[in-house]
Amino acid sequence: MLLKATDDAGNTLSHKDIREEVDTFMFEGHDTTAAALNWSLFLLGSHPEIQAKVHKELDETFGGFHVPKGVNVVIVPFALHRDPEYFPEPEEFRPERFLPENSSGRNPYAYIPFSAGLRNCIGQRFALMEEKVVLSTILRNFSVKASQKKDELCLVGELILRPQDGMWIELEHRTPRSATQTL
Ligand code: HEM
Repeated sequence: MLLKATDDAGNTLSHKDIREEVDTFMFEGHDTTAAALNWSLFLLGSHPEIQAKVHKELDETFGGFHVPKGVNVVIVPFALHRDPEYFPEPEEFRPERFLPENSSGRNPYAYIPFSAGLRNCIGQRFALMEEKVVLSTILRNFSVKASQKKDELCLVGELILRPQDGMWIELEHRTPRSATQTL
């Protein structure tokens, strides 16, 4: 990357420039993290009560499950997302659960519609943006009414979760109000 980098005038980096960049990565990258680790251990070693909290959190995070080598692990988001410990009365439609003030402090792995970790969804941001644009356009112009009850949908768990025979939504036209009208 450094060998191909150019400035606006097309000048490449000299060997000296490249050596300086490598020095920066090597030394700034090494000393900073090494010092931060040292200081962390020193501070935890000086404050056993805080160290005890760290031990507890680590034991909760890593303890409990021993996964033997070679075992296949299946994560079932359908069940995970209905865990009442994190989502009380999980079957109730309460979008407010996801407001920042209601989700701060929640275990980041409690809700993983796009998976998590190195192989999570690369389309997440695009998908959320697309859904916001489509939903806001529909809902500005229509009121929607579901024609079926949830129990009537007969969910089918394929690669994604689908209703067996489609979903029927009634649309009723509405005229978007301008911001001044709503004041
Ligand atoms: C609501 C919409 C979406 C949901 C819920 C979703 C969910 C997911 C999940 C759970 C995974 C991980 C699958 C696994 O662990 O095997 C994944 C991976 C992936 N998704 Fe999405 N996705 C969505 C939209 C999109 C879009 C719009 C794109 C592309 C524009 C996309 C591209 C990908 C790709 C390429 C991977 C594989 C990433 C990898 O293996 O490194 N997804 N998605």
